[in-house]
Amino acid sequence: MSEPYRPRRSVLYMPGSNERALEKAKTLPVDGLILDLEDAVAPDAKPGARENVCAAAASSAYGQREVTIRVNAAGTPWHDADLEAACAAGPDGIVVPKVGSADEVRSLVAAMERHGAPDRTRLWAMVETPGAVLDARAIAAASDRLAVLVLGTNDLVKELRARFVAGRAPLLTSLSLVVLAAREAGVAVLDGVYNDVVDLEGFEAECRQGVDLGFDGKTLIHPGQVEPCNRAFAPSQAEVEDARGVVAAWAAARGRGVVTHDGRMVENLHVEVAQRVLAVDEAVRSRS
Ligand SMILES: CC(C)(COP(=O)(O)OP(=O)(O)OC[C@H]1O[C@@H](n2cnc3c(N)ncnc32)[C@H](O)[C@@H]1OP(=O)(O)O)[C@@H](O)C(=O)NCCC(=O)NCCSC(=O)C[C@H](O)C(=O)O
Ligand SMILES: [Mg+2]
Repeated sequence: MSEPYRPRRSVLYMPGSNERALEKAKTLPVDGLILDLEDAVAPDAKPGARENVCAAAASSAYGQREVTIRVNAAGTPWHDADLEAACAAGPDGIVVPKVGSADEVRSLVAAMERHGAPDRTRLWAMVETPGAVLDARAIAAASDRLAVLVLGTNDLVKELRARFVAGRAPLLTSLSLVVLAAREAGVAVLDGVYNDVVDLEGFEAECRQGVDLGFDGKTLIHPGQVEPCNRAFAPSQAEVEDARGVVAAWAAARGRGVVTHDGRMVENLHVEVAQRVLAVDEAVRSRS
């Protein structure tokens, strides 16, 4: 099911055990937050982190930011309690790591309904294993409650026994398969994180690659990554002006099937692309 567009350029993870980070997030210009109970939280700290993130998600203190809780994966000792508490807190989304199949999506949705999650609480499924990449098409289409696919590129690199290299050649097949699955199902898709929080040049290059591949946005781990990511995943001024030109040229053509703008062929499909650029630009501007 296709949803109205909402900006998800930048979605920041933060450990649920880090109260300072949960507080700081209220001031950051992110589109979304993932309050983490999984990898960023040590086993002993998980019960306390669960209380922190549920209180934060229920607080309405994050304004327009989309607030999600990442629970521990199905089959772990913390999953059931995390899911029940997250459903009661009613965040915008519940992020489930290491989702393995369409059946798992359906059973997660059934559990969310059993735990009384409000309708606004959507499921975000992480794709971070070879099986999930190969089943991404079925996972993406398994439930109307599923709104976002999130790449977990650290786990994926580990599972593939691949290497982190500039340009991500070992991951390109997987990244594109997940984008294809998301687009066919009409759900959003977020790129994985960039682990080096001081290498801004490398980070910006990876954002541009994510845009080129078709991602809606990128998951982040540090506040310093937010602004460059927002810039990369929003249309540039030149793209907005070009889109306005395409729409105007089409309107002036009064029903001709093909025209040119700036020397380039414009058909109806290019007008649809231009209209989407303008809609994204407007949605992004309404955030600032
Ligand atoms: C990576 C970090 C551990 C770095 O922490 P630190 O060295 O403390 O950073 P700074 O000193 O530069 O922090 C400056 C200020 O910013 C705040 N801060 C830092 N990170 C965050 C954050 N993520 N959210 C909000 N605020 C943050 C600090 O508190 C400082 O504030 P102040 O004192 O007021 O100046 C750290 O950034 C971090 O923990 N990042 C998140 C790590 C995480 O969540 N990892 C799990 C998800 S990644 C993943 O596994 C995805 C997937 O599953 C996969 O497989 O790929
Ligand atoms: Mg992971």
